[in-house]
Amino acid sequence: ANDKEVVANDFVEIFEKLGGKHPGYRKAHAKGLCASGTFVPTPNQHFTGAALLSNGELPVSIRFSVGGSNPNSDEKAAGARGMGMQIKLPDGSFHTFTGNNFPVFAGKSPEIFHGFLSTLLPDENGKTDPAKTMAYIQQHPSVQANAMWNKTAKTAASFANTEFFGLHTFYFDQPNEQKTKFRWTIEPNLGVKTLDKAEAAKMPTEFLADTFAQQLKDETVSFNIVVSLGEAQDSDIDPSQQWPSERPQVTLGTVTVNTSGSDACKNTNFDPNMMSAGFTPSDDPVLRMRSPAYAISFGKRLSGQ
Ligand code: HEM
Repeated sequence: ANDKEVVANDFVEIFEKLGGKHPGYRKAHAKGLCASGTFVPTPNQHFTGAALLSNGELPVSIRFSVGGSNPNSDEKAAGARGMGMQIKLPDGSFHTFTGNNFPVFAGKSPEIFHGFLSTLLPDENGKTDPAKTMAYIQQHPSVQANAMWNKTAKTAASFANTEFFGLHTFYFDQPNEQKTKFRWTIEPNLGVKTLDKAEAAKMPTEFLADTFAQQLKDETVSFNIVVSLGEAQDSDIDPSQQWPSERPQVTLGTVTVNTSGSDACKNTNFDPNMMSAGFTPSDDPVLRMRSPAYAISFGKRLSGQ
């Protein structure tokens, strides 16, 4: 299939077409909840000398989010939930982790992801055509696993009970010139909890902020940042393909959340390519597309567009 080459602004435009124009908000994941806490590292041999892991406890700014460009979206609905996390190092640099609650992305390239989104646009009569989407998925198998996830996805019970997947591959440069190839997940220590349709129907439109605040009062809300170590045959450019589950896992550290509900994350750009010393992004074209798309969205929302 021929897929038209896309640029970052095409995504900002299609998000606005799909979810409406909401000036001043993020063009994706428009609805969010700021939180803050601390990161305590677990130094290990695969990340020798990483500044991220050798400076003890570090402050973290977090934004949990609901997918889509509607800032008033219905939290009863199943679907994408996200987390952006920025850990601040003593030298003023940041390490960012920005992930979603699904284990595979909707397409191996920005072109395919954009083509898929295009099938969700309503026609001139305001009607969408599920058959068109189905046909696209059949012609573009790399969308399939994510579409399957979406079909069976349940409503997140709380951000504190959601697992977030980094999806892309990253590298860490060891002092011995070896590269550690990895993907990360952020795992809730309170366990993953979802609501089935009947349970979700009983909830108000908005409950995520209150549920989270209550959990902060009652218990310890924390997440482990866990990485899978990749082998040569594991794709480092395709976020629509999961790595085998038996890859060795290493914990980078634990994030404990202390506060929620401020405006502290409003003017942050959780660009997943902004990482601390020694870490580098892979050549995954989806990962590469994220920086310019986030930058356009960031500039627009800061200027009230
Ligand atoms: C070509 C692919 C993608 C495009 C074009 C895209 C685009 C965007 C844009 C424009 C924003 C708003 C940024 C801002 O205003 O600060 C955003 C936010 C977000 N995206 Fe993506 N995204 C892509 C892939 C992904 C992937 C693969 C993930 C998960 C691994 C992801 C997770 C998130 C999250 C969690 C947020 C909210 C960040 C925050 O709270 O500030 N995105 N995305």
